[in-house]
Amino acid sequence: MIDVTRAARNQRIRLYFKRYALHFVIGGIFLVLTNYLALEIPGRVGLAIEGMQNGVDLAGIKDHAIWIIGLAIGAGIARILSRVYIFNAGRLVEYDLRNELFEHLAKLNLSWFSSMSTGDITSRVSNDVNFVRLLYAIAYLHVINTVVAYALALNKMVALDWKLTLFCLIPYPIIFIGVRFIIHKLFKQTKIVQTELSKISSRVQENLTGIQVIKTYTLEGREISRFKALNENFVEENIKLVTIRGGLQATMTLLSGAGTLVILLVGANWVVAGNLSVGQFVEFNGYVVALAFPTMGLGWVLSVWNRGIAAFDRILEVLFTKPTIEDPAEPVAIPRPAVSGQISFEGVSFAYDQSDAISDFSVEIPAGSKVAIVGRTGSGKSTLVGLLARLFDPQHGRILVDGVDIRDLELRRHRARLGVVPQDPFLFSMTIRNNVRFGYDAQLDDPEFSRLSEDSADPTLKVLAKAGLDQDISSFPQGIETQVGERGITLSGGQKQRVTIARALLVEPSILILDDALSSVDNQTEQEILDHLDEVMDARTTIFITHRFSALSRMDRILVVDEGRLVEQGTHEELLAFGGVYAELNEHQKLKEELEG
Ligand SMILES: Nc1ncnc2c1ncn2[C@@H]1O[C@H](COP(=O)(O)OP(=O)(O)OP(=O)(O)O)[C@@H](O)[C@H]1O
Repeated sequence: MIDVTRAARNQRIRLYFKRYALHFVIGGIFLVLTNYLALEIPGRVGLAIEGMQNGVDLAGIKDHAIWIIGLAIGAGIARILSRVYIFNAGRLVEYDLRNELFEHLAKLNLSWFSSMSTGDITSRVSNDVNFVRLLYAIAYLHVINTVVAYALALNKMVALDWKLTLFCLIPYPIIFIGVRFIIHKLFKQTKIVQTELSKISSRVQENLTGIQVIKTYTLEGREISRFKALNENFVEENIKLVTIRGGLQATMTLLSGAGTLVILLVGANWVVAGNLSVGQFVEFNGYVVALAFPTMGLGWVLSVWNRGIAAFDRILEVLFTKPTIEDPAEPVAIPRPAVSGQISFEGVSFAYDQSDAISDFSVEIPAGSKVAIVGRTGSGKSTLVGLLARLFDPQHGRILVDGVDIRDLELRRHRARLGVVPQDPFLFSMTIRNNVRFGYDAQLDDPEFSRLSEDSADPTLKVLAKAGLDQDISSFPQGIETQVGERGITLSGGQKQRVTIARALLVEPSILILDDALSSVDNQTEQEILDHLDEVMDARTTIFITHRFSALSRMDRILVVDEGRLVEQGTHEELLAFGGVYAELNEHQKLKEELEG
């Protein structure tokens, strides 16, 4: 994970303050006005008391009372407006930050997602962005409020009696040393709590996704205990945080109480000695009381600030991670009509981490040919697909489509001409129609993809028929408009696979890649679907990855991959005759089928 420096973080914090400067400045002006008006009140109270002492002047007292009410109303209105502007700014920062984060996540390399848990990422997008909002709204508001309140009140206190003001300030330096110490601990503990919260989100997310496995292995009890342990840890860390925060708040309350104590001890003596009038004493006390709330609130605000900073760091860790799979500076134009679909792997090697998943892989796949890739599990077949789709870039060698290195092509244009049906089909919580049209609609809306044109007849049903799902769909409650996923029906593995095949066919790809895409249908259904797909495959380059050998006689060529290397290639008959890895895999497959009956 990227280390976020203090300078980089502060620069980012300033960026959002600058972006919504008008909101923050207007809010700040209303805060000044709030304090200015509120701090006029003690002076009026003092004058009213002086008036009483010099013989009761009811008309004068009424005047002061009307002033005090007017000032209180004015301060109240200014307070509301200050909050409207500053809280709105906080919401706008939250909106921007969440959008930026989501946009950046969409661009990050696939490998980054493998290194992070989904729960942790979700926690950053939801909880952490919210904590940053509070930093901009609550923390800014109270810090400015405290500074303004102190500046205005101290000014008035000094004007009234500078010696008494100095007495009031005596406890401050000592208490502030303690506060610095507490804040350091608070920051560390806040980060720990946020990490624990992420762990909880991750565990919930993982358990919900894997609920079927948990139930199958009757692991509910174990998972509940594990979750409890995680939750207990979270509570323990939170209790530590609350203790530190409590210490901070107590210190700030002590600070505000100290002022009142000084006033009572010193001020009262001076009143008795005749050095301070009762009116001045009350006025002075009014300022100290007015400062009590901002001082006490400062403890809480500092913890909101710290939590916001810790959350900002977690967000910036994501935002500062650079995607390496990006568009080239000057992409090579893809000719129209799209491509013929000739593929070359030239000495390609790729490692996810330490050891090579693909080693020195070279092959030529002619345009319009049907090529199968077979090999033992974990031999690197899906990795080859990932490399072709530029989900990762090879460390050595290059991949060319129609003679152009795919790293020199605009990503979306390159990917738009691939129709990839992944090993694990994924359907969104939407209707079957929208699931099938997922990539197609986006390309249709893009004027640059003129190769697709909407026929008057909906092509969705046509591709669903090609994928062999039309019969199943007619039995669904709302046919093609049936919702799937969280809000709808659950499709079988084979049905899901066929929806994703239809999704890939609809974009009319130049290169169709079926990565074990028929593993969940039976042999006969597979043959039927392949019969439907024959016409589709004839019109484009097809890469067909499979563990079943029944379909391989349809292929022009079969590539045999072992431990990331291309070890054999030829037709089904040639490879059987060769008697190598392919023949061995074929034997295994036969044996397995016999055993399964
Ligand atoms: N995201 C990843 N991070 C690290 N290693 C990975 C990752 N994905 C795959 N691998 C490793 O790379 C190797 C090749 O995996 P790949 O999925 O390409 O094999 P495969 O031939 O498609 O397997 P299968 O037939 O089981 O689908 C395996 O050793 C696998 O453990």
